[in-house]
Amino acid sequence: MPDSIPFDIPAEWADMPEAAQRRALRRALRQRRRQLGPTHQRQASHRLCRRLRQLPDVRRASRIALYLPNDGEIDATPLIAWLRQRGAKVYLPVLQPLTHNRLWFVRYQASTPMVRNRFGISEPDTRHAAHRARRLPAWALDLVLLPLVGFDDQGRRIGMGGGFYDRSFAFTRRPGPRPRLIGVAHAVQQVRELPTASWDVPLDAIVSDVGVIRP
Ligand SMILES: Nc1nc2c(c(=O)[nH]1)N(C=O)[C@@H](CNc1ccc(C(=O)N[C@@H](CCC(=O)O)C(=O)O)cc1)CN2
Ligand SMILES: Nc1ncnc2c1ncn2[C@@H]1O[C@H](COP(=O)(O)OP(=O)(O)OP(=O)(O)O)[C@@H](O)[C@H]1O
Repeated sequence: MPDSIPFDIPAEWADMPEAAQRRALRRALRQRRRQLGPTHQRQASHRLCRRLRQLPDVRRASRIALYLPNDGEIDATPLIAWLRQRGAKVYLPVLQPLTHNRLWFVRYQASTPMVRNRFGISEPDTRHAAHRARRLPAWALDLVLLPLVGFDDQGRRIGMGGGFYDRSFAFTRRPGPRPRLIGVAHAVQQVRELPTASWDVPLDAIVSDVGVIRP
């Protein structure tokens, strides 16, 4: 998929402890995406959404979780109007108030009251989200678009570092109903080779503005 040069982990980092390496990698990749200008961002969003609309996993899904972009993340929100027109229901992640680093998935409609969470990301208000009828358990979603900080051509991923998605979708390793997990990112967030962690949940695909990777 590379249309830009994949990020190469500098040789000097080899001596750093694994956790420090992951932190340095996140910092470098987040800086890469924040540096993309508005014209690049708009075009990348357009190209991403065009690819997503063509994917059978997306066309088949009627309950879809996505995210509101932050920190230079690629913007998949133009998909929302298209999904609603097709009768699909859209959900957003909300930080669970009591459980450590886990997500709720809350129905997102024009009337949904929104607030900023502790990371400054807009999300449905926690008190609104507390009503079970407004959420869907993660296993009942058909499709989740996960925001990635980095990825490689083997389908490995790295996120913001909170383990929110890893914890919320750890159940996908066991038998039973589960959503399709599709990572999305800018092409400039590709890394030559990412280290894996044992808790990383496997993705079904990664889609960027430049292409699709099927691990
Ligand atoms: N748009 C979007 N929404 C999302 C996520 C995401 O990656 N993108 N998440 C995916 O997990 C969850 C939020 N996770 C996050 C984890 C860390 C940080 C963050 O900025 N951390 C700061 C320092 C933390 C702090 O302020 O204490 C940092 O690393 O600089 C942000 C979001 C749920 N919603
Ligand atoms: N299923 C899990 N159970 C308990 N702890 C977990 C689980 N998954 C991840 N973690 C913890 O969460 C922390 C962050 O994980 P990691 O560095 O992989 O972040 P990430 O891949 O960037 O996260 P995210 O899932 O938010 O995109 C790690 O310290 C890890 O130990």
